[in-house]
Amino acid sequence: MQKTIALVAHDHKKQELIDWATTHKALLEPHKLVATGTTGGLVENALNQPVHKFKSGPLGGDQQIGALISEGKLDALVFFWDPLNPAPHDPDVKALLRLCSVWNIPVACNRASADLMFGIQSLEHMHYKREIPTY
Ligand SMILES: O=C(CO)COP(=O)(O)O
Repeated sequence: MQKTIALVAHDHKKQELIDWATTHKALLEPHKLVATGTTGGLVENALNQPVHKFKSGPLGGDQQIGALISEGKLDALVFFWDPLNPAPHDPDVKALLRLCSVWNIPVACNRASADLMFGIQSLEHMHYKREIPTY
């Protein structure tokens, strides 16, 4: 059954999200994809699949995705947020993550969680390298 999945990444995490989405293109293909503006453009190009693009995060895109959640129109969020740099719209980011908790929306904030969420990996079998971020 087709689900609506939101994909969002902060600037230092965009390449990681694109890599993940490209690797799992076949899994994403049956679903409706939505995203914040810049992330959406990149995902659309990488997957050659239409992505509904909301505004860029700092201009309200996170809040638009939050509104989808409160309307019962979002099934999952993959949000590779940047834990090492402050964002000017940090309150919006927090609000989006908060709504995922309020409405019991699955949310993956890193690649390992996204792999678990989409059934790509099981907890039992996963052996991820713990890498030191390079940015
Ligand atoms: O800032 C973001 C999420 O908080 C992402 O926005 P962009 O996809 O427009 O870069």
